[in-house]
Amino acid sequence: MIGGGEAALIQRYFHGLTAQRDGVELGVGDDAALLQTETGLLAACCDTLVEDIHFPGDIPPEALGHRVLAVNLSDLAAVGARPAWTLLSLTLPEKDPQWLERFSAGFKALADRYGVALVGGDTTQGPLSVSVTALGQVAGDHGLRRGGARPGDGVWVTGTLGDAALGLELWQEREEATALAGDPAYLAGRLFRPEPRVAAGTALLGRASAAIDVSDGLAADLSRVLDESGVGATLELEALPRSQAFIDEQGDLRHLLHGGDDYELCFTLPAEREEEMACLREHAATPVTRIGTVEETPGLRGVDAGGVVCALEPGGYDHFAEGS
Ligand SMILES: Nc1ncnc2c1ncn2[C@@H]1O[C@H](COP(=O)(O)OP(=O)(O)OP(=O)(O)O)[C@@H](O)[C@H]1O
Ligand SMILES: Cc1ncc(C[n+]2csc(CCOP(=O)(O)O)c2C)c(N)n1
Ligand SMILES: [Mg+2]
Repeated sequence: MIGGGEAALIQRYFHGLTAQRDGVELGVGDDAALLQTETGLLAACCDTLVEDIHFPGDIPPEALGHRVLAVNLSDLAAVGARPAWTLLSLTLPEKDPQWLERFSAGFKALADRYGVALVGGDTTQGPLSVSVTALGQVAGDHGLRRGGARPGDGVWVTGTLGDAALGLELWQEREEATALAGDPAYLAGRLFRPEPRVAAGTALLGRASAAIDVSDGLAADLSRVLDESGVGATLELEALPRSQAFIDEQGDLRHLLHGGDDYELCFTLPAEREEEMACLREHAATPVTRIGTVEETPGLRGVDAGGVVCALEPGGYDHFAEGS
């Protein structure tokens, strides 16, 4: 089972815990819930970042403010929602006005770019942890979801993969308190300041057959789509999109497939819609790459440049994996 620990825990204790209620178009198990309201579909999600688990303690505070909102806007993008409102929950070890000034500036800059209003939250003292609830609106009657991939669809991904995982390694290996420059700075920027794929998410509505945001790693997150859809896929490993900095810093398949923290969208697309991807590239200014094909045979496989096929482990980040 993918993400045996974390996913099994949620399944065992929280999936179906409460009574059913009308109006839940999509509930526990996808990137965001979709709720029917009189004015259309409301998307809701929440994501927490904990010091030393989700970010190193020496992350610049502006970056943390950006990141905690960005990872939530990424979950909204994965269901095709336009972000609208947010609530911010802070657990802080101390009241540090300078830190708060910088954190809130980073949060505001991203919120303002997407017209997101901060409408509430909570503030407590304790070990550093920041949490956002994000709400957005979906145009039309259906959002994107994980469960719709069909054999013959292409597997696609926005942007490039592996940058953030490599960036974290370079950040942690650097001489203490030295600033990074060049490629390592670019890669650390991809970790600290992910750009949520909001325009791509809304553009994929009505086009993609399934979607997810890549937070735990491509192999783990794509496997969730495949399992939910009852299908499998083969990835062309040479086609996985890499940034120049990633190539120059010698990132490898492990970062691309299992690193996580990418916050790109992975989606499946019926073959007849492939030429519509030009609109994402042009109007949503989003690079998109076809990286594989959905197949009937369950499981995830990779094919290398020489045509050799191998099974790929879903393995990605799991908070409660065996041995963790
Ligand atoms: N304690 C909980 N109670 C109810 N539902 C939960 C709980 N924890 C997680 N979920 C739900 O389980 C699903 C998986 O949660 P998870 O946090 O792994 O989200 P994700 O979108 O897969 O990952 P990410 O947040 O990194 O993008 C989501 O639908 C989430 O809303
Ligand atoms: C200090 C530090 N160590 C490790 C990582 C890697 N990491 C942590 S959680 C996660 C998956 C997404 O989290 P979630 O599933 O909770 O949304 C990943 C890839 C990091 N970002 N910072
Ligand atoms: Mg997600």
